[in-house]
Amino acid sequence: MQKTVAVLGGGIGGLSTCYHLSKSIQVSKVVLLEASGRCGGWVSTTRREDGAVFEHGPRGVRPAGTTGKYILNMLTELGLESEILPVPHHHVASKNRFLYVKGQLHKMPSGLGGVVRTIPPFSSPIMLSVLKEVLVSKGTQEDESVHAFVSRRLGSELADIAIDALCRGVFAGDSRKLSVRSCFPPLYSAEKARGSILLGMLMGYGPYSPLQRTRKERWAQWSLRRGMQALPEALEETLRGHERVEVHYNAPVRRLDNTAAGWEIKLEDGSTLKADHVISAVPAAALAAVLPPAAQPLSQQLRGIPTATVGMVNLEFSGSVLPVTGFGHLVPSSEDRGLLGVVYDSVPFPEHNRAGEPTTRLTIMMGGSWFEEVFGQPDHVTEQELLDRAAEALKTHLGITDAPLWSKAAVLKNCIPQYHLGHWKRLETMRQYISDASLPLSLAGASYDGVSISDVISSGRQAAERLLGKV
Ligand SMILES: Cc1cc2nc3c(=O)[nH]c(=O)nc-3n(C[C@H](O)[C@H](O)[C@H](O)COP(=O)(O)OP(=O)(O)OC[C@H]3O[C@@H](n4cnc5c(N)ncnc54)[C@H](O)[C@@H]3O)c2cc1C
Ligand SMILES: C=Cc1c2[nH]c(c1C)Cc1[nH]c(c(CCC(=O)O)c1C)Cc1[nH]c(c(C)c1CCC(=O)O)Cc1[nH]c(c(C)c1C=C)C2
Repeated sequence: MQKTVAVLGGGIGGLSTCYHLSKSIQVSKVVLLEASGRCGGWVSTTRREDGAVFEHGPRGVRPAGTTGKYILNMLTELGLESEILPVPHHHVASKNRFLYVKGQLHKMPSGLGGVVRTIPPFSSPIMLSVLKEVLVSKGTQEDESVHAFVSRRLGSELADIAIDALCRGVFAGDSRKLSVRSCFPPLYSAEKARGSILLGMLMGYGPYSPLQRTRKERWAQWSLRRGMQALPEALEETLRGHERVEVHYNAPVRRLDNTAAGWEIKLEDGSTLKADHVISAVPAAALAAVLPPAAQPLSQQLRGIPTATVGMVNLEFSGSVLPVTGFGHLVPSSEDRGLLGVVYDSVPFPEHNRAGEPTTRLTIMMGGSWFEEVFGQPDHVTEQELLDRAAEALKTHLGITDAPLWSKAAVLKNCIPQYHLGHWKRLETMRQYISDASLPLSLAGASYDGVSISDVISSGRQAAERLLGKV
């Protein structure tokens, strides 16, 4: 039986879902519906005429595991192979990451030397905490906050500084609210399988072990010569050339109705489309807003997935202005609640600097879970406020007082979903509801099973594969 599948949302999740579906002759038509006038969602790049490239969303992808390999193959199929900018593990941007603690930058401990010695801001060697971790008895809870989990297993200092900062540097979130089970599944699974993170990592804890994975991987991350936006653009171009795929921009979905003959999808312009199956790759709250009243239990669960807002400032300076070199630095919430971290973009990707005179590109990220507390309502925050806050941070953290050559500031409202405690249970409840109600609906995108580009692409691929298995 052939089917029409509607994919909601033209972010990287929706585009990769369509790409996967388009390869199957089992699907007669794929219709992508995107609310805005462009593809890519939070993947957004400024390309200046002088060759400079600035990322306003993701800036690097980790090529880890099977998904990493799938994505690299996809890049080849899309003709992007020659554009890949790899950052190897031995690169200074992979080895040097900093924490800004008590008014000073500290290199995060890495390698054997970094973990066997006492390195500030920590008061004892990390190895000691790791070895003691083996003796800590196994937790019994079904879920726990990332902070509570790490405090219990590795001690409060690592939780307060390193893990607090890590959660800000990946989720723009609060480690005291984020769920270890949903945000860091390998840590949770290692404890469940082996009673210890260390033993789990060494002996394996599930279908694949991170140790086996990392041995094969030489790249820490990659970007693209024309910036990350080249990926959604290439996906879109390929989809447009496909006879069974329709791509609609400026097509916000306003209402989904589940009829005996499948879905009726109402768009803002009043038109209606029909589809046998819907794969939603819009944020959870956006899906909740368009589901029919009969699906209220599902909408309620979807609305319960919070998001964080990030204030982002991209700056370009003349010459080399950084006092240190590396990927960037993170700021724990105890140091400054509003300032999440600074990425030293020109270090991992000097190819994105403008041609000719040497420059330094930096990105300052602010707010996250603390956005409203520090800046107030996102709609009322001005670009100047963000620029001033960024300038103050660069002065105090890095001693940079030069005026930038170029700047861009923006509030990215509700840009990162937050997997709070019990997120796993919420996912189970939602999927059970969809199955019990026989709704021809699949969930993909960053709201559910991982926020990274790799996770999101994988979610689209899995949604497509499950559907194809059923067709
Ligand atoms: C600041 C920032 C930095 C990041 N850094 C990294 C990084 O370095 N590495 C990494 O791997 N990941 C990173 N991420 C995460 C990653 O970029 C995102 O999780 C991912 O891009 C989300 O993709 P998505 O398709 O799920 O959602 P989105 O990008 O949100 O796309 C959803 C799309 O749905 C559309 N839409 C919404 N409502 C409707 C509607 N009613 N009808 C039709 N369309 C609708 C929207 O317009 C949007 O285009 C970062 C994210 C942010 C915000
Ligand atoms: C300061 C805020 C943020 C910075 N990046 C992000 C935020 C919110 C978003 C982000 N960064 C990464 C991912 C993908 C995660 C993945 O699983 O691949 C997302 C959504 C990558 C990343 N960045 C840092 C770490 C430790 C990771 C995880 C993967 C890896 O180890 O490479 C650290 C980090 N992020 C930021 C800075 C300034 C920084 C550290 C110095 C910015």
